[in-house]
Formats: sequence, structure tokens, C-alpha cells
Amino acid sequence: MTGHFPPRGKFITFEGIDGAGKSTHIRYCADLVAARGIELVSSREPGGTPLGEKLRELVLHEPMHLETEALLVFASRREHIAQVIEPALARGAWVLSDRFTDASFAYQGGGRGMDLVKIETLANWVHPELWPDLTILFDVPLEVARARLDATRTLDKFEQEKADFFLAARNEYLRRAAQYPERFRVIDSTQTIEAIRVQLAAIVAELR
Ligand SMILES: Nc1ncnc2c1ncn2[C@@H]1O[C@H](COP(=O)(O)OP(=O)(O)OP(=O)(O)O)[C@@H](O)[C@H]1O
Ligand SMILES: Cc1cn([C@H]2C[C@H](O)[C@@H](COP(=O)(O)O)O2)c(=O)[nH]c1=O
Repeated sequence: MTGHFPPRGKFITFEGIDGAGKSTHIRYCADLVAARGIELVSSREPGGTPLGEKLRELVLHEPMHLETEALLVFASRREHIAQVIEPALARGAWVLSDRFTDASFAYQGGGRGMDLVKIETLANWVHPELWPDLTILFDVPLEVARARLDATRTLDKFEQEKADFFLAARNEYLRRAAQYPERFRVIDSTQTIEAIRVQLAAIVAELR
């Protein structure tokens, strides 16, 4: 007897410095995917599971050593992969995640200055086989991101960081996008929401 295996789902991640517009555009991309009749799981990091959300609270609000921070985001990620991402991809669902390991490179590596080799080691340990099929990087100068955040919310631990932190995080994102051009699409997030949507629709339509 032969079993029926659904084609593996797609794993799409959304990255950018705080205020770049990820959350705004994930909802739109989710609608595009759902309109194709594809099962969809929308999630986020740190978080995405009950334990991951508890870790998120610690990471976003408690002061801690930078390596503790890195270990906690990877602990949250391990749980997220086991409980949510892998089961969804295996049953053919598409997973849209607000951040994944590129954020650890950008924030713990670029922003905090943690040795990138250590982050690579954690990534190879926690998800040796799993990388996104597509990563959409919303790129924006930090003054624009900052103005958007200041207008909308109370800032968490990361959002209160100084300009240098975000400059380094943005540069690390752009460095990774240049290193993995087949996986990344970089969007100029200073454009209007409508203009960005046009680009996103084309990018998502390419994915089969
Ligand atoms: N292209 C845009 N033009 C103008 N305003 C925008 C644009 N994209 C997002 N915004 C606005 O900027 C604010 C921050 O956007 P959003 O919450 O999507 O950012 P984010 O990248 O998800 O931030 P964080 O990572 O901190 O959650 C929101 O008020 C949103 O409406
Ligand atoms: C996955 C991940 C996230 N972070 C930081 C980046 C953001 O400042 C927060 C998450 O907040 P958001 O509003 O949901 O984007 O966490 C990090 O430092 N390292 C990571 O790996």
C-alpha cells in the first residue's frame, strides 16, 4: 500500500528593525496565501508557543547577559520548531513567521556585538536542516522606523536601544541578505503601504 504525503509547506519569514512594518505586511501576505486555498499558520518569534511566549516576556523586558538573551531566543525557537513549524510544514501548511534566526544575527550579533560564530553554532544545533524558503526583509532607515514606533506604542527593551544598536542590526540584516540572495527579498519600506503590497503580491505569487 502506498501512503499519500502532502507536498511540504513553505516557510516564509519577515524581518526588519523594529518599526519597519513587518506586522502590517504579514497580515496582507497571510490574506494572499489564504486566497490560494492554502492552509496557513501565522506565528512569531520569540514566541509562537505557550512556553515561547513566556520566554518572550523575559527577553523583551528583563535585563540579562547578551548570551543569556541569545540562549533564550534559541530556546523559544526550538520549541516553536518542534510544536508549530515542523508539524505545519509536514502537513503541507505554509508558515509565516514574524522573525526567525536572521533576527538573532541582527540583534544579538549586530546590535549587541555577540560573536557571529556562536550564533551560527546555535543555529546549526537548533535547526541544522531548517531554513526559510523565503525571507522578506523590510529595510528602512532607523529615523523612519523610530518615528513610526514613537507614534504608536510604549517601547520594549529592544525598542529603547540607541541609534547605534539599530544601525548595526540593520547592517547585519543587509549583510545576510547579500550573503543569501536566493532566499532574501529586500523591500524598501519607506514606500507607501500600497506600493509595498504590490511588490509583496508579486513575490508571494512566485512561490509554488
Ligand atoms: N510603509 C509604511 N508607511 C507608513 N506607515 C507604516 C508603513 N508600514 C508600517 N507603518 C506603520 O508603522 C507602525 C509600525 O508598523 P509595524 O507594527 O508593522 O512594524 P513592525 O516592523 O512590525 O514593528 P515591530 O517589529 O516593533 O513589531 C504602524 O503604525 C504601521 O501602521
Ligand atoms: C527573534 C528575535 C527577536 N529579537 C527581538 C527583536 C524585537 O525587538 C523583539 C521582538 O519584537 P517584535 O515587535 O515582535 O518584532 O525581539 C531578538 O533580539 N532576537 C531574536 O532572535
